[in-house]
Amino acid sequence: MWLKALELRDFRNYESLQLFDLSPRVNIFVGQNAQGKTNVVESVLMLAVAKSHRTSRDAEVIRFEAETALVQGMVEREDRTLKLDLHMLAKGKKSRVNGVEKRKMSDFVGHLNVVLFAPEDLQLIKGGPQLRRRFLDVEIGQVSPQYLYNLSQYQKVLLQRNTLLKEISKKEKKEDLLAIWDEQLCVYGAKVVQKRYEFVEKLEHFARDIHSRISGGKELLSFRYVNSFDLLEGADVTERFFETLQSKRRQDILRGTTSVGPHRDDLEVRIDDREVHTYGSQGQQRTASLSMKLAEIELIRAEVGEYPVLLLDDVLSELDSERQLHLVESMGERVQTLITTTTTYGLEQFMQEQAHVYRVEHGVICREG
Ligand SMILES: Nc1ncnc2c1ncn2[C@@H]1O[C@H](COP(=O)(O)OP(=O)(O)OP(=O)(O)O)[C@@H](O)[C@H]1O
Repeated sequence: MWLKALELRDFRNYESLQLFDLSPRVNIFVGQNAQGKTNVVESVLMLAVAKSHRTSRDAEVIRFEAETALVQGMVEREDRTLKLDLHMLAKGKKSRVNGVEKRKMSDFVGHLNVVLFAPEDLQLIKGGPQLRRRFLDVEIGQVSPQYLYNLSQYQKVLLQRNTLLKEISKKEKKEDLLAIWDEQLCVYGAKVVQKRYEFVEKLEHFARDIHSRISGGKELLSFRYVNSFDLLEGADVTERFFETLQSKRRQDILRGTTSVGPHRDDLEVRIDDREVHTYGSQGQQRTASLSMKLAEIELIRAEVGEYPVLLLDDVLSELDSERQLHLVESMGERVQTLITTTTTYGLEQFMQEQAHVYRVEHGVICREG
């Protein structure tokens, strides 16, 4: 699939932007810092997942002085063309697919699939477990609306349970009221955990190959989903979650928070059976996170039947020029790629022959080649 056209109205520093001639292969957005390159990438990501990667407050993307923001995209898929609209309001947002309003965001997500690799992804391995959980949630959510539904139900129940735990600790409520939340937490939580296990297994399959290629066959990459409620071999996930939750009940009441469940899990990344988070060099951490992202491209293709759009935001400078060219050329053959960069050093010939190049300046974009 590929994004044929993108229109923005009052989105970040764009008052009005119309890009009708995107290439199905490589598109390079060049500009100085703070001109609006990442804003373009962010808008495309929002068309795919209805959320920004930079903020959890949707209203932040509305241009200063404006009241609403609009992102529109024309997506070419193998068998159809889709028009996607996402409208951000001061409170909430609205979405449409081919003019038909989608009341639930989970019905909007997934018409466009993207894989984003941004500077903060270099933290994916180095940073805390919440980054890796978010990675899992965003990526699984793109291909499974059911997962998004289960996850949001889980989060709602978790919030209720935590509120009740605090009230019990202050003796405002009775402990037996927990039973109703515990049961629902385990039902939705088990579904989330099971889907994450499946995803991690498939991700490993693709990422291992990619990483081996990048590292010249020297390193073996592997993943392990780390579950906060010790899942024994062959055990029923819901039951095991429930048992652990009961055993931690005292502690949870004391602390006023739920100590086990998918909101506490992690994804362990290993190279040659050593944890990269603790023992990996910066280069290994960077390569491993790139392998994870590139693996997603293959994974989405396996699930959806088409390649997603690849967004490379300001990450080329992290690679030497040989790797840059290799990455851009190899991806551009199969996958529509949108790249932002401040410098095009090393890519000049490729840009002239094979890419659409756009110059970005103060929220205005002009095609250069
Ligand atoms: N809601 C908003 N309304 C108007 N302008 C905004 C809004 N949010 C951010 N901006 C502006 O957008 C610009 C930053 O754009 P962006 O993050 O896309 O930069 P960039 O070109 O990717 O730069 P860099 O190379 O430094 O990453 C800044 O000038 C900022 O003031």
